[in-house]
Amino acid sequence: MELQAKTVAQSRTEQIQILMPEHINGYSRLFGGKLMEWIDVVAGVVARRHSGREVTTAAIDNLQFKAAAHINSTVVLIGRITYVGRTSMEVRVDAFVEELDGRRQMINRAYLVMVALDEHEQPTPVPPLILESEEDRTEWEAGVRRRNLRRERRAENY
Ligand SMILES: CCCCCCCCCCCCCCCC(=O)SCCNC(=O)CCNC(=O)[C@H](O)C(C)(C)COP(=O)(O)OP(=O)(O)OC[C@H]1O[C@@H](n2cnc3c(N)ncnc32)[C@H](O)[C@@H]1OP(=O)(O)O
Repeated sequence: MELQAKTVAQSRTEQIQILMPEHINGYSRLFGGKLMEWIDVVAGVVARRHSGREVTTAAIDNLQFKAAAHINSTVVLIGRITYVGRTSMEVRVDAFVEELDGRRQMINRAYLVMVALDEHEQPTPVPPLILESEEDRTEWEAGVRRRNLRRERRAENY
């Protein structure tokens, strides 16, 4: 059965947090492991929405901490699908601190590869992606390059 193509917007996912004491490390900053957990959840929801399947994280190959976040900050995570293969989906998750006046400072960008699973927990095909905007097309082309780099690294057991 042919899978129906979806747009990037159809799976876009946003999560908001206000930083509480339990999110903070011994250095009074947002604990990176907690942020990684949130990023993984957002990417998982994007991939579920695109594929309509259960999904698993296959790889997180680009995770850049650009700035710190402190207690009581509003943290916004935005996940969007950037590339799809046969059974895998690449998802970009951007994390921002949002000021009271609405300005946003990016604190993290991550790319994750999520794989759709069937009832037997085996990889299963995902719907094609409809590229509507210039940003969608630019991300797709970069996604192809990142997929090729990942293949090279896997071939070298890196
Ligand atoms: C106070 C609080 C403290 C908290 C502090 C904790 C910190 C919190 C950290 C959170 C950080 C979250 C990160 C953890 C997130 C998990 O939870 S990871 C654990 C869950 N993930 C798993 O268990 C996955 C285990 N792996 C697998 O099940 C299998 O390897 C997979 C991914 C299903 C792939 O199966 P396979 O037999 O290799 O299938 P194969 O047909 O070869 O590949 C299928 C597709 O996957 C792609 N693929 C497979 N492997 C890879 C790879 N390594 N790279 C890229 N693509 C791949 C293939 O290219 C293929 O793509 P398509 O060409 O079809 O599009």
